Amino acid sequence: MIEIKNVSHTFAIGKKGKEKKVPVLKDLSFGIARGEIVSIVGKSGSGKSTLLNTIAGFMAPEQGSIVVNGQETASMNEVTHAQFRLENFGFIFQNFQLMPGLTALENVELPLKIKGIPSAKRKVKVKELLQQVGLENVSDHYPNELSGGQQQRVSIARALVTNPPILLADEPTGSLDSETEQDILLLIQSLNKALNLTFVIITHDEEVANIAHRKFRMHDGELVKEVL
Ligand SMILES: Nc1ncnc2c1ncn2[C@@H]1O[C@H](COP(=O)(O)OP(=O)(O)OP(=O)(O)O)[C@@H](O)[C@H]1O
Repeated sequence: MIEIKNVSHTFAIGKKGKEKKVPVLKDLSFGIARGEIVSIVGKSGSGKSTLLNTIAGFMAPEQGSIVVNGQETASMNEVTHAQFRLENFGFIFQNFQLMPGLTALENVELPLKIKGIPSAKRKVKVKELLQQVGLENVSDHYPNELSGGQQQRVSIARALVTNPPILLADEPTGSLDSETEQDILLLIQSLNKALNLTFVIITHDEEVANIAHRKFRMHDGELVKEVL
């Protein structure tokens, strides 16, 4: 599903002319299979977000190859990559990133509206997803009328509404209390099983990382597989 080969990236940090070169990804190679949950755990600054950004195509790595769903993406231009991203990835963020002026239902519906899917078809899909994440009773609530866990469920439904095969999650439970965290982790595991979805989760929380089928630890731009 995702093949990463010899990916390296260096940031130039500091004033122009006096920049310091900081290697952030150091010759990373690993693969992620369809239907797998992979977690990448590591301290702040270890390079987790940079790796996720290269997988999603928000930035190109200086060196190396990233093949997603059979297509080389590291060298795609921005427009092609944006289209590819829409079709292949859903995103789950720590802070949910919901539109405050839209209800739960409208937030989930938005990606389909943007894609130009007709209203009747949108309604069927959105209803199905809200049910799947257990939110059918609060679909007319605005984000500020929902708990943190409910907001994350909305954002997960929104990430799934376009049927992407891969979900990229950046600290998906970072804003939640531990009980709600457990609910969201169970939801991720059940969606993974039910829909054969691939999840890449970056986190500094070991409990979150441990729900994965495979766990990698990132340390100063290097990845080491850990026994679970
Ligand atoms: N756009 C950028 N320009 C320069 N340096 C950057 C940039 N983005 C990240 N860095 C540096 O790269 C290193 C890795 O950052 P990254 O955000 O990937 O770490 P992280 O493990 O995701 O951290 P966190 O858990 O705090 O989000 C850090 O030293 C950071 O300062």
